[in-house]
Amino acid sequence: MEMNVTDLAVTRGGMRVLEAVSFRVSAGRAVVLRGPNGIGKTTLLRTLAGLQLADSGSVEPGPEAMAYASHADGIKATLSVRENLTFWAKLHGMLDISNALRDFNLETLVERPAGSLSAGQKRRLGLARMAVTGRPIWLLDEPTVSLDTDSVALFASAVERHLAQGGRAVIATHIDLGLDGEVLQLGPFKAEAPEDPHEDFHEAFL
Ligand SMILES: Nc1ncnc2c1ncn2[C@@H]1O[C@H](COP(=O)(O)OP(=O)(O)OP(=O)(O)O)[C@@H](O)[C@H]1O
Repeated sequence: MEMNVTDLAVTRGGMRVLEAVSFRVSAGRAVVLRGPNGIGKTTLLRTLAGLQLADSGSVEPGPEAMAYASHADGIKATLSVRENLTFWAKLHGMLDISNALRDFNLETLVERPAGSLSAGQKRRLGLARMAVTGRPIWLLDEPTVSLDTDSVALFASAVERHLAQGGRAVIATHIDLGLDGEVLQLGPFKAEAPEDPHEDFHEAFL
């Protein structure tokens, strides 16, 4: 199943933020969203996740295929790391959280209340939460914020594994994670392909 975004137009606060955005994500590939603050990266991710209505255009597959990790980590402070992940996994019909605990280096923190974690540890839990959904398309908004160098590497490896299993990812990040994929440069009124676009890259116009 391809991920196809076609002719997307989105308005926020009465202003057109995205217009005629089209791109495709093949199995095992990532698309990295770039562009200055306020250009529409979060808006695009929220629209792909089904949290923001589009004025027109289409996103295939629908939100049920997407796991979205936003700026807000979305974790319950009073629940332990294990309880947070178990809750989220069950909600998505999944049972096993052990891979996510290992992949995001949370094994020594499993019984800690999430509210007592450091910012970087919380961010790792927020990302692990996305991984336990079992969903094929990861949508990540600035996932490396608060992460130290080792945790960034850990995160990049987790995404690589997800891609190697045929998953896909759309990631707003300023960091080069060294992933297989394309860059989608969002700019005012126009999003341009890089000078040497990969064959999978599709133009997007803003
Ligand atoms: N809740 C909102 N109501 C109205 N306008 C909004 C809202 N959220 C964002 N916007 C506007 O939509 C535009 C796109 O914002 P968005 O958050 O998608 O940008 P971004 O590229 O993700 O920015 P950043 O790099 O700062 O995270 C901006 O002009 C912003 O002011």
